[in-house]
Amino acid sequence: MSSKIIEVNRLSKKYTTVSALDTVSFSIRQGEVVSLLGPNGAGKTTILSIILGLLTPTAGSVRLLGMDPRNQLVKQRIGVMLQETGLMDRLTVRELLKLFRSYYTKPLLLDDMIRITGLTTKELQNKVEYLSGGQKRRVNFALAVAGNPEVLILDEPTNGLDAISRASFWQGVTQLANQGKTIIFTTHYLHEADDIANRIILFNKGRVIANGSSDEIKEKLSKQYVSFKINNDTGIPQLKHPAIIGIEQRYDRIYIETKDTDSIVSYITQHQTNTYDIQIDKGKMEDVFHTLVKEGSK
Ligand SMILES: Nc1ncnc2c1ncn2[C@@H]1O[C@H](COP(=O)(O)OP(=O)(O)OP(=O)(O)O)[C@@H](O)[C@H]1O
Repeated sequence: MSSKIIEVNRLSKKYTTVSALDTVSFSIRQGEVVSLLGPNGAGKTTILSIILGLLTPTAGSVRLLGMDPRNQLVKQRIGVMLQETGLMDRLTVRELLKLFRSYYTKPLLLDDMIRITGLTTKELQNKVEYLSGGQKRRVNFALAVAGNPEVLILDEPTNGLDAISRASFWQGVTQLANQGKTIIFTTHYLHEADDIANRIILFNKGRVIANGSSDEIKEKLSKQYVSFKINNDTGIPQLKHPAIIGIEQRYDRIYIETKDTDSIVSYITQHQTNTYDIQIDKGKMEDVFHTLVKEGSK
């Protein structure tokens, strides 16, 4: 069994009047790619800050690589991308990358930093102060990997990136994941968590409300439907099958809610011959997110 890289044990954080985290526990193993999801104010940045030793918890404990996160030995082995970071404006990107490499005893090759983050020759020659917001995010990513870290912690890394830059960013992250690095990231783009993470930890109001693979979470918590249209629109048909949870009509389409889409498709094709355009909807991360957040806020 691979070793625990992060252990969060009954962690709470109170700011003066706000309870930002309430007895949160989870652990992350070596090689996992984990996304922390949750609405604004759920506590994601607070937990990342505590994991990084930047913030002291009110109660509970955190181990990062088996050590106190404030231990200097930890810093050599992790890479971090935070939401707001100042860069040294007067340097060129290449100079900045070289500077950051010099902070580490076993840095990544400069060429690898450039390859993974997709920085172009022109961008490398540019002074940091002239970079666009999106280019600065890519430079931040390059700096995060400078020490060839075992663990990467990324707080909303794709915020402000266009679709092409986002795709290229995740390509870089996937390369690192394939090398066995442990990666923890937050995002507001749910499909990024769905596509990239092996595990999702869902937060709301400072609590963990779900923890599992994207498929596990969707299977357990989202609604699945078989939908179809009917020739001569005869309204909702009389259907009887033990796997039917509910039937409703939305515009010209009939939706059957079920946990067993295969059986329902086979039942419909045999018993309701005037149907066409049958579709299966296995549930979306968005639905899970909305349902859980609604339940969590009751
Ligand atoms: N320094 C602070 N002082 C007081 N309250 C704070 C402070 N930092 C965060 N909070 C509060 O703690 C809660 C959790 O904030 P946090 O930034 O961790 O959420 P988040 O999930 O990262 O949100 P977002 O998705 O908007 O970045 C919020 O209610 C926030 O207002």
